This record gives sequence, C-alpha cells and structure tokens, in this order.
Amino acid sequence: MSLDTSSALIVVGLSLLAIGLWIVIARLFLSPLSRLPGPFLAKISSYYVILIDAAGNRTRTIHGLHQRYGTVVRIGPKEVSFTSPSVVKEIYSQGTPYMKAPWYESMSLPPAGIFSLRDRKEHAARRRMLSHAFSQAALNDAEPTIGVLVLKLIERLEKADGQAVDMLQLFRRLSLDIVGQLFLGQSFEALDSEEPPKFLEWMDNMFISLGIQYAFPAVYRLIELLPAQQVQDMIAGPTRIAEYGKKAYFDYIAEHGRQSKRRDLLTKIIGANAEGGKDDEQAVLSDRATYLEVGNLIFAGTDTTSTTLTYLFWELAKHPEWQDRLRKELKARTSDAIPRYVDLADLPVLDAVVNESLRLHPAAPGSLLRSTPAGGRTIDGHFMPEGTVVSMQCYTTQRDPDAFPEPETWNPDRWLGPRKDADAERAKELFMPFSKGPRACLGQNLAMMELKVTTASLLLHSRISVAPGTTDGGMEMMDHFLALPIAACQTCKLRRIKCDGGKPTCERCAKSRRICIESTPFPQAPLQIHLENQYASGKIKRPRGPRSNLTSRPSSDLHTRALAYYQQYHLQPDGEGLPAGLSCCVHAWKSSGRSSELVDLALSAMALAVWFRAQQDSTAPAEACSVYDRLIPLVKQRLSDLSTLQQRDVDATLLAIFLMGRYEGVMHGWSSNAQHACPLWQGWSHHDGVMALLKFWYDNLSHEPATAIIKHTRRGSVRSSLLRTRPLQSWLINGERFGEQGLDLEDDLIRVRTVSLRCTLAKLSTNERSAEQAEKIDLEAQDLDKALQDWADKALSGYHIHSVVAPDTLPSKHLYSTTVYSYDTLASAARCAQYFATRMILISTRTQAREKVLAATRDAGIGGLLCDRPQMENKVALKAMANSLASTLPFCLGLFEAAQVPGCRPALRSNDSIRPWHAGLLVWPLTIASSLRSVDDKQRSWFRTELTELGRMTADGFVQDTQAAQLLKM
Ligand code: HEM
Repeated sequence: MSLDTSSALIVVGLSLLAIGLWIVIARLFLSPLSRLPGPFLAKISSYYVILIDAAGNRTRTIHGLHQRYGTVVRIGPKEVSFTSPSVVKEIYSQGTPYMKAPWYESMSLPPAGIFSLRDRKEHAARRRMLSHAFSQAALNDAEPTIGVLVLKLIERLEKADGQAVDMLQLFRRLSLDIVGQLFLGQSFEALDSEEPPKFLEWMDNMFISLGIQYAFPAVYRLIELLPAQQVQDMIAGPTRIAEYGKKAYFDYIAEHGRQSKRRDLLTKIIGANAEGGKDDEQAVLSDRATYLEVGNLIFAGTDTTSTTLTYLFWELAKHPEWQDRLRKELKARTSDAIPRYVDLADLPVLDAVVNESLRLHPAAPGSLLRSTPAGGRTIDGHFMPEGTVVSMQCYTTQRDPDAFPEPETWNPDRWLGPRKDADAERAKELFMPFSKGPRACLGQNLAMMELKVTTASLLLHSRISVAPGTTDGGMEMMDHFLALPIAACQTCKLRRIKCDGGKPTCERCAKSRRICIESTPFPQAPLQIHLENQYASGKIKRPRGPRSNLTSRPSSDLHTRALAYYQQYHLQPDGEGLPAGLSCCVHAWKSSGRSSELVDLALSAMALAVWFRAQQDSTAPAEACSVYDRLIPLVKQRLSDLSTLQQRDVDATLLAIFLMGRYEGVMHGWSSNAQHACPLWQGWSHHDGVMALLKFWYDNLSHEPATAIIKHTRRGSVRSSLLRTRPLQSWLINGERFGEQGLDLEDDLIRVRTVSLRCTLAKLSTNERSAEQAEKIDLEAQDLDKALQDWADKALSGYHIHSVVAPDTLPSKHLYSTTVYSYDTLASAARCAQYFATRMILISTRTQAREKVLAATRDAGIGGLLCDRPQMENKVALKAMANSLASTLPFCLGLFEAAQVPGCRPALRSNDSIRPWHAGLLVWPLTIASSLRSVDDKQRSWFRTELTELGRMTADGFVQDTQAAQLLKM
C-alpha cells in the first residue's frame, strides 16, 4: 500500500469517526429530545429497540424503563414512549392528526392493507369498506360458526380428560379455524387434524421475515442467499400466506361467483368492493389487494384471540374460586352447551374475567407507533419535532398503580361494583387492549364474541387446573408485536423462534433435526383439563342407542353447523314465557331428556332447510331432502298403527310432524326447482297426522296429564282454525283436557268460542231471517270482546308509549307511525300482540255481522242510514287495535328499548339486530292483521309487507309466498 493510499484511508476513517461522533453528540446534546430521560444506547442508536425487539423483550424492557425514568422515556434517537392518560387522547383519539409510523409499511406485502395503510384518507376509505364484514349482522352470522368450532374443541378435550393439554396450541387452532371459515369460507380444519396446520408455521415466520427485512435489509439480502431449507422456509412465510389466500380466494369465486348471496364475511368484503366502485371516495380493490387483505384479517384474528384465551384460562386455572363464581353465573343464565352470545354479553363476572385478562395479559402489549404531524406537537409538556415516532404501550398503561392498584395481581373484582379505590376515569383512559381511535381494532366485537363464547362453553363443560410442569416463569410473556408465553425449548429460544413445546422433542427441532434441549426452569405451559361431563370422562357409561341430536353432535360439519344455527337463531330461548308453539315443544322435549330418531331426523331436516335459505348453501337442500326422505316412512309407519303408541311416542311423533310442517314452509317456493325437489313431501299432509295423533291421545291417553307438546299442538290448531275460519272438532273444544288452566284456560275459551262464531257467520246468507241471526252474532262478539278485555286486565301488564325519531316518510320498514310501545318483557309484548290480533278478529266479526244486518234491512226496504253509528264505533276500535299492534312490532323485533335518558327521543336500532325467533313471535298476529278485510287498505298493505319480511327472516316460504299471493282473506 502506498503512502498516499494509506493516508487516504486514514482520512476516510477519521472523517467517518468524526461524522459518527458528530451524530452521537447531536443526538445526545443538540436534539430537541436530548433532555428526555432514557438509556444512553437508545439515545444514540435505533438498534437499541431493534435488538430488544428481536429478542422478544421490547415491551417488558420499555416497561422497566418507565418504572425507572417516569412517564416519558426516550427509547430511540427519534423515538419516545409515554404513559400518561392525557397522551392517549392526544395520540389515539378520533380525529387525531398522527399517522401510523413508517414501521407499519414493512409489515405486509404490497399493496398495503388496513393494518399497514398510513395515509389517513386511504385508511378511512378502506376501513369503511371492510366494516361491512364486521357489522352486527355479520357477527350474528358468525356466531354459529364459532359455536360449532368450540364444540369441536370440546370434543378434542373430551379425549384428553384428566391429562395435560397444551391449550395455547388448541386455542391457536380454534381461532385459526374460526377466521378461516369466516373470511375464506373454508376452515383450515386445524382442530380436526393431529398435525398443526402449515399456515400457523407460515404465520410465525412472517413476522420474523418481515422484521429482519425492515431492520436489517443488508443482512436479509445475505440470508436470502443461504440454501438451508429452514432459512428458505422462514423467508417464504409471507409469500406462502399470500399464495394460500390467493388460491382460497379464487376457489371461492369459482364456486360462488362474485355476487353470491352467501352471508360469510368474504362475500361481504367482495360485495363492499363492488359497492366501492359506485362511491368516488372508495377505491375498488384488485383481487390481489383483496386476498392480501383477507390474509391480514386472518393474521390479525388468530394469535390475538388465542393468546388472550390462553392467559385467561391460565389465570382461571390458578384461581378455582373464580371458576366457581363464573360457572355459577353462567348456570343461572343458560342451560345451553354452547351459550348464545346474547345471553353472555352482559354477565358481570364474565365481563370482569375477560377484562382483567385483557388488562394483565394484553395480546398486543407493545408500543403502537405513530408519527408526529407537520410542525411537531407538544406532548405531556415536551416538544416533539415533526416525524418523531411517539407511542404508548398498553402493557404499561394497564399496569398504572393509581388506576389499577396492585397491578401485577389478576383480580377481576376490580371490574365489579363501583370503583372506590382508584381514579375510575384514569383507569378508563388507560385501558386500551384494542387500542383507541381511528386505528382501534376492527375485530374487537368479533374477538369479544369468541372470547366469551369459548370461555363460557369450556367452563360449563370442564374444570381446569394447572399441570404440574407449568410455572409462572414459563408463562412469562415474550412479544414480537403480539404476545406469546415464553415457554420455548432452549434450542428454539436460542433461535428466537416460537416453539410448540412438544416433549421430548418439539416439532421445530424434530423438523430441523436439532437436539431439543428442554427449557428449565421454563417448561411448556400446558393446562390440565378435568371434565365435569361424567359421560365424557368415562365415569358413567353412556346410555345405549342412538344419541339425540339435541345433545350430541353429528359428525358431519354441515349438519352440525345447520343444527347449531337453527337452535341458536330460530328457536326462542327457553324459560322466557313466550307464547310461540314450536320452540316450547322443542324445549319441552329437550328437558324431558328423551331421545327419538324421529325428532332427531326432523330437527336435522328442518335445520338444513333453514340453513339453505339463510346461508344460500347449495349443498344443504339435497342433504335436507335425504334426511326428510328417511323420516317420512318412519312417521307413516307410526301413524299406520297407532294402537301401540305410548305417551312418549305420541310426543315424539307430534313434534316430528310439527317440524315437518315447518320444513315444508321453509322449502316451499324452492320445490319447483327440480334439483331441490323432494317428491315425497309434496303429497304429505301434516295437519291430518297431527289431528290423528291428538285424537288418539284424547281417546286413549288423556287420563294422564297433557304434556307441553300436546298442549302446544292443540293451541296451534285452535289458532289455525281461527285464521282459516274452520270449525273445531268437538273433542278439541275443551282446553282443560289438553292442559289449559287458569287464565290460559279463560283465554282459550274465548278463542274457541270465536272460532265457532266466525264459522256461523260465514254460513249466513243475506235475508230477513239471517238479519236476526247476524244481530245475535254481533251481540255475542261484543260479549266475547268484553270478556277478552277483562281477561287482559288480569293477565297482561301494560305498555309504555313513546314517540320515536322517524325517517322522513312513514310508514316505513318496521315503523308504521312515530308511536311505539315498550313492555317490561318480550313475553308481555308477544302476548299483547296476540291479544290485539284476537280483538281485531272480534271487532271485524262485529263489522261483518253488522254489514249483514244492514244489507238485510236495506233489501227489505227498511234501512237507508247513511252513517251507521255501531259501524263507525267498530271502525274506530279496529283502527285502535291495528295501531296498537303496529306500535308493538318494533319492540317485539328487538328494535327498540325505552330511552335511558329522560326527555331524549329514542331512535330504532338497525335491522341487523333482529333475530328470526323474534320475528316468529309476530307471524300469527300479523297474518290476522293483513288478512282482515275491515282493516284499512293502506295499513293492511303495510302489515302484509311486514309479514312477507317476517317470512323472509324466519325462512318460512309459506308466510312469505302466501301473502304475496294474497291467499288469505278474512
Ligand atoms: C383479543 C383479541 C384482539 C386484540 C387484543 C386485538 C388488538 C388490536 C390492537 C391493539 C390493534 C391496533 C394495532 C395498531 O394500532 O398497530 C388492532 C388492530 C386491528 N385488529 Fe385486532 N385484536 C384482536 C382481535 C382481532 C380480530 C379477531 C380481528 C379480526 C379478524 C382483528 C382485526 C384487526 C384489524 C383489521 C386491525 C387494524 C385496524 C385499523 O388499522 O384500522 N383483531 N387489534
């Protein structure tokens, strides 16, 4: 080397040193952030946080720094972390000018998705588009999917009764299957297979791969050149996820098209995408952007929920007293194996357990990085120049000792009752497991549903305890943006990758043929599961014979899903005192603990038919018909030889026929389609079957008390006779024989007499003699109406009248006028709706009788009254009842609750909150109201439209179609 060259190198070296020194001096002393406390290395180099992040220690290290330095800590040359409540509003509130920091761009493949988009306008448009997939209606549709998969998880646990189970792995599989089913329309079947799905491995690799690419681009380029399979697997993580999403997406489109009427979330995203084209503000997503986005959602929805569930169950396992409290609360609310979310949403102990777990063990515990806007901002008294990366981490804010005394203790009690011990406002501000503001978690409601339904179902089913090998140390958290228990083997820890903790060799080590060095003192963290279900644990032998569909889970996914959906949405919950018939029969059957192949088949057929209509699942009709085909000969055989029937056979057959009648209603309208046609059912008359069975029971078995099924089927036939003006057979008249008593018997008697009165009226011709009879009918109808009002005084509680905010034009959907009624309970509302409808029949009977009187007197040349006073009174009374029924409808549909704030005019909720069984409560009253000719045309047509809508909601083709065809006229 010549002197010149070496001097040049020395000069370059010195210059570099000088530049380096200058940078260090500038960062330490000249930066506007120089006065902020923080570790020396963090002040001079951004590699401080990059390295602790790579080690999975970022969040806990920063937490330690706050404990040491206070509420503001400099964690990088241009990066600051905060913990004060006032900063939450500054950085994360709605309308904040802060954007996500550039780091987010590196966290997905291009084009950026909802999670990584930084531009506020672009992000807002994308969020609007995706929010369709997270609406209340979408969540309602998601619930059965979650229920079915939780059942699968329980089935897996049953096999492992009393053994240590790695709950983290199982919860990961559960949440992956849920989001797969919801977003891609197909499950990953992770809960079905023994091997963990590849997708989970790719997800693990994705964060590592993208993280290295962002922090060490040069190293990443070198790593890319390494031929080792493992390295290539790690690098390929993001691409494999994208490829998987692409295939699933195009498979989905090939099968269902782009304008499918399916109700899963992917359809909603594709639909919203199509809508986007109409709105200038919303860009239409390319196919690639859509499938990458779906991949983002799967990613966002998997480890977040599974980690939360793992920690939640770990805490419950350590605190059996909380298991007992929670189980007690759940048992008081529900007897369902998989409780419905509506029953869980407001349970205080469950809420407290979930919140406390999200507080102490947040799944996204770390800094949510934001950039200060143009011109810089002053935060917590310190000026942050433009582009400074500022953040808070909920791991620290949720451990604030003033807001959450004894912050390291898991204590759900802190969420129960009024807060006396600490500043409640401060706690509210600092609790942010889902973040806050415009970038808060989009899947929060879905996550809450998953967390609560899973926790409740498992707790009702099992006892949980900590397996001997599980230690607090092993459950310590490490995080790479998302948290995970640290429990890895030494080898994986050294490699800084997630470990499945398999013994004696973990899966990662087995695959890479490494020696798996067990991590002591941090063994894997299995939780031990003890089942409460004694059949499942083998302590009691299962009864012989086929298991009932009501208690067992058929192996076929479609059947299980359909049944779960049907039970959850179409059958009203037990114990609500509601008057509808079929649900009461099913609940009565369920609580009798009996089983019958007939009922199982009928329920399956019905559930599949409803599933087909509700989910537009083209595979369901063929299944439904095949189940129905198996059912028909069995029912026919029962009916052909009644003499041998016992009470329980009568109940089972009645219930099966009841369901078959509904099944026909659901399939009606689809039968013309040859592919779905089910030839056998078309000739089948369920009504005759019901009558034959009731008669048999009456003649042979009525010395025993009538069962709920007997009572409800007879009630159904009285209602149907009233509607169709068909006489009741004499043996059906005495309700007492069929189990009616007290006020119900009084009500029944009025209806039975009304049926007979209407039949007499229908037979009357118009002549002088019939005028006399018509007058008698009018008087009797008046007496019955009076008796009905007296009955209502004793049996029904009143309603409260409200005036709601209405759309510009009335009547509108579900709202006839601005007046709506609220009731103390849904049961009173439903009973009042029936009462209004029955009174309408009686008043209408009086109107028709009076018409006959007037016509006869006119024919005899006596009359000539222009305005008949009794008719005027009838008209006014009928209008009042019709208005009352219309005003009851929003409450019955669950669209309205009395306003909590006095003086505030309430508005109706969105249609999304209507459940099919709510709609079912109104079918009979609305059928009456839309069939009575005396109801004024405009109002009748509104009732008719509502009824068609109820038919659609309840998937009842008869209700939907017969109204359109205007077959009923009363
Ligand atoms: C317990 C479970 C969950 C927790 C604790 C959680 C937490 C969070 C947090 C803290 C953020 C903000 C991230 C940031 O600002 O960088 C976020 C964003 C997000 N989460 Fe969740 N999440 C959970 C479940 C879910 C689920 C089930 C989904 C749905 C698939 C989901 C979808 C999203 C999406 C799309 C975003 C980005 C929102 C946006 O930027 O507009 N999350 N989540």
